[in-house]
Amino acid sequence: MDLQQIVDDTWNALADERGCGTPARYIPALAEVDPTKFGIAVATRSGEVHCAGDTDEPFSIQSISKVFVLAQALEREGLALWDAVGREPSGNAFNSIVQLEREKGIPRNPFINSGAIVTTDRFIGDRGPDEAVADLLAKLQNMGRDDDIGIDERVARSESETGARNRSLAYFMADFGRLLNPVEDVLSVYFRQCALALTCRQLADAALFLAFDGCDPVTRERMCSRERTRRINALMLLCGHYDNSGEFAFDVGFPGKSGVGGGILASIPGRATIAVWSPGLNRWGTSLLGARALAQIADRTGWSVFSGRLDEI
Ligand SMILES: NC(=O)CC[C@H](N)C(=O)O
Repeated sequence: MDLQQIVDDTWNALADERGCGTPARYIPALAEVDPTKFGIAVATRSGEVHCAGDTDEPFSIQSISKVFVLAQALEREGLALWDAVGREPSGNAFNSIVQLEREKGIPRNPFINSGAIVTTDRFIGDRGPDEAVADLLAKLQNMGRDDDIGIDERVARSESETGARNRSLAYFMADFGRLLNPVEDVLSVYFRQCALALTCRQLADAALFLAFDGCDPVTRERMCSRERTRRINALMLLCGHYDNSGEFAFDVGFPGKSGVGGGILASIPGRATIAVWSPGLNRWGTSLLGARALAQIADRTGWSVFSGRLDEI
């Protein structure tokens, strides 16, 4: 299979649709990004990354960071994390508050905002917020084998200044006694993790452990246990796109995580990771062109986790 050809063909087939969808405007700094950006990067076991389009320009990974923070929180807390957050799709928007009251401040899963805020709280543990952020950044730089990975402080500030909804979620959970750290400390880490800026190439590279049983296939360094990695992939498939997760599984069939910066990270266990970026979103906050690109790659490669190829058995 000529992966570079598949990446090029997919980019070319969709290039005329650049700019489709609606970029997130509720975080003012995101509204300034050029909506015609479009990049595809596919990283494989050897560490080779096949790229097309805008794959070397950093963008705000937003909720994709929830995958990395979940992996790190599980490494710190182990199974106890699941007392604080569930593992079921929510069927609601990423920033919804409705289930929280009925379910006594325990969020449905770690990928909706409330669940990510709790996960961030456990990731911080008994450290200060700045130490936790420095640790997360160092882990990502290590996973991506790239010290250039950083945080866009302007985006973090912009999100904090307009973060009334996330503050509501966090204070609501604090009222149920669900957070261990002061609310503003937790939010300061949450806003900075959402503002992590990576290129498609760096993102696909840093996430390779998800597709290879928790190990960086290039250095063989273990990032996450095999069992946890398998379960993170399961959660990505079921909850990675909020109330659009069913549609994404139906059309694409890869565990994936979207972010309102227009990025989508996909993990194809045993094969590759894919990062796509196009800022225009569908109504559920998933990149419109990014999801189309992943659907085409799934078709061209036959890599959907729901496909079985007789000739490979
Ligand atoms: N889906 C997303 O990417 C949402 C993340 C965004 N930072 C928020 O909290 O609203």
